[in-house]
Amino acid sequence: MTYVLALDAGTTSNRAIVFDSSGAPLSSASVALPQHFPHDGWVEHHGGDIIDGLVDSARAAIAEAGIEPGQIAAVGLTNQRETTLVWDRSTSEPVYPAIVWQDRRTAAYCADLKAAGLEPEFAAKTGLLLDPYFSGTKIRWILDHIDDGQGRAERGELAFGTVDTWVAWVLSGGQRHIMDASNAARTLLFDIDRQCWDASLMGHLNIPAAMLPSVLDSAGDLAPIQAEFFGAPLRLTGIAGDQHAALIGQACIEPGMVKSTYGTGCFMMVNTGQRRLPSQHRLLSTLAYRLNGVCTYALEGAIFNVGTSIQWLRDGLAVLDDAAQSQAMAEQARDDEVFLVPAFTGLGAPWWDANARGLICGLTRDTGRNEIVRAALDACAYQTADLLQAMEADGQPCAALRVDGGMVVNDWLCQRLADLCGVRIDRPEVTETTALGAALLAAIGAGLYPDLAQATAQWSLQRSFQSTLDAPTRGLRHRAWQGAVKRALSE
Ligand SMILES: Nc1ncnc2c1ncn2[C@@H]1O[C@H](COP(=O)(O)OP(=O)(O)O)[C@@H](O)[C@H]1O
Ligand SMILES: O=P(O)(O)OC[C@H](O)CO
Repeated sequence: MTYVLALDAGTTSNRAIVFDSSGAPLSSASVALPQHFPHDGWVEHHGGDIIDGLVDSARAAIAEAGIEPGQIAAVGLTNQRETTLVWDRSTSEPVYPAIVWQDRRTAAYCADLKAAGLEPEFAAKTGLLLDPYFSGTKIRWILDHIDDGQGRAERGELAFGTVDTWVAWVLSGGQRHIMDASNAARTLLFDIDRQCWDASLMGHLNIPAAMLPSVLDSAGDLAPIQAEFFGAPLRLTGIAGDQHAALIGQACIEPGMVKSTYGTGCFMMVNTGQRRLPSQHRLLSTLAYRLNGVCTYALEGAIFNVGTSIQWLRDGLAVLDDAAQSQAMAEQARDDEVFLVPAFTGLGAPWWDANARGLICGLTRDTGRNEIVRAALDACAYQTADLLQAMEADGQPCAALRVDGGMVVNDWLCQRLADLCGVRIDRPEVTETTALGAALLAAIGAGLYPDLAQATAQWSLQRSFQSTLDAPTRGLRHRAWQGAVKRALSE
């Protein structure tokens, strides 16, 4: 019997899941990832914590599965995207903490680049916008804030990577400086049509080629893993950014299929096939995955905060004891017009306002904790509706939305998604789709499956939720929500 190990380096935790050869999860373990907020709008992780969390959770999952490390035929890696690390090649020590995707410190720099008229070129080549979310401006910031950063980078002493690159570097004992194409697509430096680092974009940000990794397919013989980590020498054979892996884990491999993942943030992706569709409505046009050199593209809506609201209500305001309680509280809440706009780190798609600030509005004297919790869950559904509206306007209507992520165990939220978005919500049996997608890629990379169609054939539905709200009421609610968002915008 052979097994596949999936390593999932997420924003709030590092996880590992052992899958059997049919794609069924056997065991899992996770380690919370410490978050650092050194200044307003800054979010950092420590590179060493990411490695420790992944290694500890993988060892625990392997032990719980009761298997020998040598029975692991393939390892897949999936990761929080855009988060930026720079390390010294000779010591493998990060020169600065990882600047997390949510971090807004480069907002003013992005505004300067936009004012210089550069956004159209970045958008045309990368499919992205000039927002602090993406890696490019974060690399620039690090080089500007360490001793001789530019010089060391130009001399080839420093290496840049997203989290996949960092993990592959460490697990391979510094033998591989690689990034899969889906992660490269989030850096602001990679031309997703030509599939190469773009010299002109690198020039605009003054980023030296010497610090950039080699870009590889999402599956294949990607890197060796040293025996010291998991007890046997293993091979990393699949890598994808977490939302790209979730698209695969949800078996959204045909054009027009849509998934939405609800964790820290919410990320909706529609598969657009081999056709790259530029967005006219402030969505991202991105690379879904690259297999055997063939690119599959996607349109993506990225919302920065959904689960964060629940965490904030629990840890910041002590309104909740645990996240699961949100369901019962929302069920008991009055159907008030209370809105919570979770612009904790600005707003992503389709608003893209790095300086927006969160708000709660529509309060009356009898608004209570239940109504605030309900408003936090409602915000997930309204933000999803914003994305669906933009996708439809871009010519990608959605009939059914496959949902996953830590929040979708919440039935009330799933029903609310159906009601406020007016689409069928499909929840799969395996909601750990991110890890599953990484495992499937790894299995393809190791030759256990011939192609994506066979690898994803096991997807199965756990439950569907149909809308019970009439269209006029839905429209009224959505417009009221958009009114609340306008109050949160910075200008
Ligand atoms: N029953 C629940 N109802 C609503 N939110 C939940 C529930 N359980 C977990 N969450 C939220 O889901 C998020 C965790 O999802 P997860 O997919 O693990 O996140 P990530 O991959 O971004 O680290 C947390 O923000 C948590 O507050
Ligand atoms: O860690 P997650 O699941 O919130 O995902 C983070 C995204 O990849 C950021 O783009």
